[in-house]
Amino acid sequence: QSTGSATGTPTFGVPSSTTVAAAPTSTSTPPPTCVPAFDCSLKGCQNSGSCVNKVCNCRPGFGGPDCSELSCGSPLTDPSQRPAVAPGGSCANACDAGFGGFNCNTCETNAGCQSKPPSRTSVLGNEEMVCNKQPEVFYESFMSCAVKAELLESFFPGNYTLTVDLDYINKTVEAQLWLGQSEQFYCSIPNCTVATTQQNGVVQTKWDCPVLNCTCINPTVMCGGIPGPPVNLGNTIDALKGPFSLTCPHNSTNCQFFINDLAGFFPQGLQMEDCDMGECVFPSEENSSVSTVTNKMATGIIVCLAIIGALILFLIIACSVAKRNQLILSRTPYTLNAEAASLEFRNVGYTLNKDGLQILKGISGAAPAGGVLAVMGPSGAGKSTLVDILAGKRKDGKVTGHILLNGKQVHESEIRRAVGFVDQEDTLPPTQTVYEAVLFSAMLRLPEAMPIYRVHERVAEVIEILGLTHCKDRRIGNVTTRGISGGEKRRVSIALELITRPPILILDEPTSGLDSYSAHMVVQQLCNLAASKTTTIILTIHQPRSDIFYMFDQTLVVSKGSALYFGPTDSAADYFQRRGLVCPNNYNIADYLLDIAMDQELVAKARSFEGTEEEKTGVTSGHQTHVSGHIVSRRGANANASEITRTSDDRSLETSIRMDDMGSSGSSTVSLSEATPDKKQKTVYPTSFLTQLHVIMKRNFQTLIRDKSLLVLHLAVSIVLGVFIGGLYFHVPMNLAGFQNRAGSLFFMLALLGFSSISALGAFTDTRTLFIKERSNGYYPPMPFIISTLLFDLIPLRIVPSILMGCISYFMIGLSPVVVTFFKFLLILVLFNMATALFCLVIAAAVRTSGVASLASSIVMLFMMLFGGFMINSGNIPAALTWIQYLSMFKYGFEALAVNEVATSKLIDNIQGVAFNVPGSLILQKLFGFDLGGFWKNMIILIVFNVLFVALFWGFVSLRLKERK
Ligand SMILES: Nc1ncnc2c1ncn2[C@@H]1O[C@H](COP(=O)(O)OP(=O)(O)OP(=O)(O)O)[C@@H](O)[C@H]1O
Repeated sequence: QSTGSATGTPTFGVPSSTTVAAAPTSTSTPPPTCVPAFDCSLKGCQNSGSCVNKVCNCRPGFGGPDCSELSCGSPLTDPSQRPAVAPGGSCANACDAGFGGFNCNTCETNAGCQSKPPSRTSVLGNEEMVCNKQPEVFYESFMSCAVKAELLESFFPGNYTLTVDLDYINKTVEAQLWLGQSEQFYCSIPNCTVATTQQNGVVQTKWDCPVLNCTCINPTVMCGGIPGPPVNLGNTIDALKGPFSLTCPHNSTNCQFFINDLAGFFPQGLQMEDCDMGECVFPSEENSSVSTVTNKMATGIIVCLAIIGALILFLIIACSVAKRNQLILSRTPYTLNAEAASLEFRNVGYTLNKDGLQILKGISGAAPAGGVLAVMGPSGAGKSTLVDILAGKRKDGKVTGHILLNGKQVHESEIRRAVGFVDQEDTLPPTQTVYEAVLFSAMLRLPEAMPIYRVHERVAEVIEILGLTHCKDRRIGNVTTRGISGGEKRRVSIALELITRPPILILDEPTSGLDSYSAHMVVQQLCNLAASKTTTIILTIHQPRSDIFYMFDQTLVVSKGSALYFGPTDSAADYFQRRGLVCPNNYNIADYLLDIAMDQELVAKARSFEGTEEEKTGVTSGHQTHVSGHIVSRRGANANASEITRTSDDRSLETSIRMDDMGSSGSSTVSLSEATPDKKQKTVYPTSFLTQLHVIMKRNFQTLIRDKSLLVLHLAVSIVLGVFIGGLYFHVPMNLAGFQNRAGSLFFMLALLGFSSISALGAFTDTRTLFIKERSNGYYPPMPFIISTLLFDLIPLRIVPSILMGCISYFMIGLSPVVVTFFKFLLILVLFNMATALFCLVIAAAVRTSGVASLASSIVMLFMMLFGGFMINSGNIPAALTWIQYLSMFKYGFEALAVNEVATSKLIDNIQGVAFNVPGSLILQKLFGFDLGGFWKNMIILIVFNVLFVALFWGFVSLRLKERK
């Protein structure tokens, strides 16, 4: 297309093209006769014309035997038909309609481009060419500009014109400098790189060429051919080597060219003004231009910036409010609990919703302030259910009865605040040391205003009380990493609750799994606590040793959901003896009570006791006496007078406990939750949001550093796979195969990141149980946990690995060298990986079973990949399924990556000798059905996915991850 020529068989006396007379006369030169044909194999061709069969093939705009003459008309005209102008002549008035410029090469109107059949066919079919006047070149563009160079003008006065032929296919520049109508020298510049970029809001096209070959035309004014000017630039021009650059901003008629060798004379380069440039192109080719894409992007950028701005504003406001709250809390005076509280329960019943099974049947009892109440019974009797209810835990079924705290009926949340609860199972952070775990609880549950040294003192004190000093710096461990012993874990669990000095401490099986010595030690420490009158202890226990049994003040024996005995521990043997159930000699009384509770015949015997009224009364009143005594407790009886007075003042409790209440058919059916006032009372946390966030983040950081496996694996995988992808697709060319490889490499990266996100499931499942327990025990609300989880999952495991992999593979593959394109590429990888990881976190929070969660994530990920735009063309998806693609994060990530990488590049290849140059945008549209202007749209959608998943994660964590017993 580009090479015009004075082609034909060598002839004598007939010029190879029509010749136009030199301006201003413009009359035709008569054909010379018997002139020997010009043999270019001997003399060469001017202006980079090529010599074929001794005849010069001239570039567009040049003619004559040696290509030294101007050739007018237009590039659409057959080169042999373009009228040539003799040396010194002008093309003025000799251009075809719709064309102009120094040698008629530049199109001026669309009509000009459409006046003759196009020189190539459109990939889209029926398209008419239009005139592109922007500097971005698609095939071959021409320009002619006035050159402003005062230094030159001072030596060689006149008007300078630079004509330029920019060949995008061969990446060459041909330039000629004219003084008036006389060509002074021409340069042939190969191996250029072309980039159209946006800088400071201005789109510009720049040609960078390493080599410059210039030829001074002799005789000319500048090259010393004509006597007159004292300066001869011939040798200088011939010696010019490069590099050379030509920069043209869009929507401007000014350009600038820079020749390194002339930097001494023209440090800023040479200014080109009044540039007239033009190229006939098909609209589909022009649509791939950066300027067009940039316009489409403008809206996207504004929306993206608006979203980011809104998020930043929200963060600033939220941080200021949080800081203010932290300051207020840190100045609020505080008092630590110094007194134990009593807890009474009446007719507590519990029925499962699903099958109406009655688990507890109206149990009554009481724990005096500063006393120890043991709940005993065989496995499945309902001990755990009872203490859960006493501790105010959420239950699935219907709870009935009354619970009185210090003799008053209060809201469940108040009971929860007063009660510390140690669960049957130890849920502890495995990577933390004993001291750190207790400190974590202290930092979150002691008042914000408490000085930090006091917090540490309290931690050390509790560790000392529970005999954990020897192992305070040892990690807790788990099944995979051995840590402290089971007994020590039990005591750590107690320490976590004891740190707040709760008025009541309820423990579910504190001695389970412990040897009898350890069990004795734990119970002894609990009894010591109760004796200090700061904490009332309620515990469940299976089969205590007799010495342990007699350490309890009160015992409640439960059998099949009903109370079999409630009263002073040391009266239990007498009580059953009166009913004919005598504990054999040398038999552990605790074991004997359990034997009775397990044997329904014995239970019936105990219940159907028909002694004399005196005997009954004796027992009952005796028991009542014990119950009343229980208010004071055995320890209380020995305690100082004020303590006794306090507990004795608790009249409602004194009068409440009667054997009548202990029957299996509780008369009260009032729902516990219904009975409590002010249902909507909220949990009040002793620490501020910022403190909670800081403490949780510190623990998450320690976990990340200590349990390095996940972090190291993610980083190693991203490096190895980055190198692997880079090696597999090493330096892909921009041809047909290269295009496929480019798209393949981008999609493969997304697939890797997408599937590696599934690790978020496992990581979250590990912390989920701990969160449920800590939330239930009032450590913190969901929000700081959510923020910390997201930060410690997204930054080290998603953002850093994506950037690592992206940086390594990007340059190895040889993707676009434009800096902005590279950063956009990284941004897409990061946004995509964050979105897929957040999606997995949502699944992990929504689905309780980890197996189901990983299956669901894998299947959804596979479907998203299928509809991601690489495996099936969006236009070919069956109508009923098209909606699926809009849910695919792969589609948006891939489309953004592809548009970013190939939309403004050209695919240049040669199929069976036919060279073609297709804009990447066309391939994206035709092959993948992608929207060229969709980069920012895709970015916005990925951001929306991220925001949506964060909201869903927050919703599921807040609403679903609650303790339910
Ligand atoms: N949500 C529930 N769904 C089904 N059954 C339940 C539920 N809660 C409690 N139960 C049943 O109620 C009975 C009492 O359970 P609970 O855990 O209170 O017994 P326990 O006395 O603490 O036993 P163990 O000493 O073995 O822990 C058991 O048979 C248990 O299976």
